[in-house]
Amino acid sequence: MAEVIVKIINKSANELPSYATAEAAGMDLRASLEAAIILQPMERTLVPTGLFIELPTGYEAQIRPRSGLAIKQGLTLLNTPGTIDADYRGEIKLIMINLSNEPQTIQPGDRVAQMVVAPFVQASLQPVEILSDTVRGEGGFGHTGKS
Ligand SMILES: O=c1ccn([C@H]2C[C@H](O)[C@@H](COP(=O)(O)OP(=O)(O)OP(=O)(O)O)O2)c(=O)[nH]1
Ligand SMILES: [Mg+2]
Repeated sequence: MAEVIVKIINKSANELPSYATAEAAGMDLRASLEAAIILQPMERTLVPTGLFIELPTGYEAQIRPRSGLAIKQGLTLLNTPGTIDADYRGEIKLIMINLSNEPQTIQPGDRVAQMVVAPFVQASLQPVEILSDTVRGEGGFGHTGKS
């Protein structure tokens, strides 16, 4: 379990985010709002979460949509998965977009996204002229077919 230091200044719900079930990958994030916001079709907005975190070195946080909101209301994150860098000390904010044909409301304290903490590696790039041969070679974008 990775330990994450957290500061919370949520305008609508001061409880820490938590995992909804024993083995959930993501903890739900709540909208930190003083009043409800209405998103028109195709409108996007930055939703504050009131959360400020300090990740351990070598970890990132991925901000992902919630499937229920996506299927029921067309509400999702424009930049999914959002990346929270380990050295970021600002407030975690959500770039939410309404992809439905109806206006959609986000209430203060609603659980509107989820955060997955994950390890990553930084790459050191080694420039060369020729890459090694493989069976795939340059094939991609569906070249192995569908069935
Ligand atoms: O959904 C998101 C994505 C990013 N961030 C914050 C944390 C992250 O560490 C920082 C930068 O994000 P990113 O690297 O994706 O954005 P950028 O456009 O490359 O900005 P920068 O030049 O600041 O890196 O913004 C959020 O709060 N929410
Ligand atoms: Mg960046």
